Amino acid sequence: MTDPLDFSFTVSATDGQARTGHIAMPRGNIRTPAFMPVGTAATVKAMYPEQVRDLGADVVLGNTYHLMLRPGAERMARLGGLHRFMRWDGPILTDSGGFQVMSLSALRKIDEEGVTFRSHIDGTAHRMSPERSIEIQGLLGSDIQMQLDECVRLPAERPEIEKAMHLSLRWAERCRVAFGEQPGKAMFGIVQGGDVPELRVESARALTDLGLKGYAIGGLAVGEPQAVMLAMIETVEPHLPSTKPRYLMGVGTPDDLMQSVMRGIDMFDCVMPTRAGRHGLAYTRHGRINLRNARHAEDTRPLDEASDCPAARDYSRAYLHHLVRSDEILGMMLLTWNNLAYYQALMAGMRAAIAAGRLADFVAETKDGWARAEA
Ligand SMILES: CNc1nc2c(CCNC[C@]34C[C@H]5C[C@H](C[C@H](C5)C3)C4)c3nc(N)[nH]c(=O)c3cc2[nH]1
Repeated sequence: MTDPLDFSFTVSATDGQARTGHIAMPRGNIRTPAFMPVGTAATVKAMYPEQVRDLGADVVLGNTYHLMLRPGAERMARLGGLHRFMRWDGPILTDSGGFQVMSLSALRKIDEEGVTFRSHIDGTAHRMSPERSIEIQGLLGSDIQMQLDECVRLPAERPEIEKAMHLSLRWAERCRVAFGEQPGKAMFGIVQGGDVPELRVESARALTDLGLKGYAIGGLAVGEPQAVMLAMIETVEPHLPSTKPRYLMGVGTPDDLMQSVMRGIDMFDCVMPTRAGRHGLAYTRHGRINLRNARHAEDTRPLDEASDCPAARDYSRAYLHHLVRSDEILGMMLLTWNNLAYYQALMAGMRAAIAAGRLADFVAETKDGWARAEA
């Protein structure tokens, strides 16, 4: 029997490389494969936390970079932590902030010590070391914390990829020491190495030697073709412990999710379903539908009459088209709700398919549903 106060990962069935199971944590279980909705500034944009829970999400992402700048990590701790702040009582996973520093802030510098950057909000200078990143994630109350790492955008030259991968390994060790022993919580390492197989293997093996509770695959979904992303997953997978969760960062489209689950990934996060919803795009079992398109103006059908999500079942495409064209807030709300419900239904479908040993059929049926709509 696993200690209810600790973090444990159980695989209940496999189908090829794919696994289904759950992570047990004090704040609740995470059914895997899992899609983690993104809560950028302590909110899953346009959603009430109860809705996020009801559509099947077990865990959400918090955002270290934004929250350390506003309202501030120490202030969040004084307010009782991110769970109480945003009224989410399930597990929260936080990224380390490094990825965003690289993509959001100006005037940033990386050295052995950490990253130095200026806030994109008020221009103040900030310094984030591996130790400070873990401290911030702890102050937020994060249940699954990510090491500070350096993510290189692709395409990149091998020396740059190798340098960033080795730096990330040294930072992983520093994060492991800073995190210490926190029963019921976890710190995941992040495999780097760009699109260079031998660097990917070196990174995965070195992180495995640290004996961490989970392993993320980073440095992907940064501009490379899907084929390269999938090849890197296949390269890394054999060198990660099968008894620990694998988290593919920043991924992805419904097809990315299915292809990656088939290759042994357990956890995902992506802004796609929420951001697309705010831009009038609906993910459905009939494929992706752009509600801005005039062809929906008099279409009285809902997005998916078979869905159990009211946003997909009860509103006409004509109405959604009108809301999107009118830039109405309800349009963003309904499409975000629909998209997250679709993503969670896809994950639940994969979990059941793996348990029944029919994941390949499920993938084929899902893609067939998208293709039929296109025709
Ligand atoms: C899209 N492709 C991609 N993403 C990636 C991320 C961020 C994951 N999402 C967390 C995040 C990032 C932003 C947007 C939301 C909320 C919050 C700020 C945390 C998700 C990554 N994060 C880290 N630490 N390292 C990576 O290599 C990496 C690679 C990625 N490749």
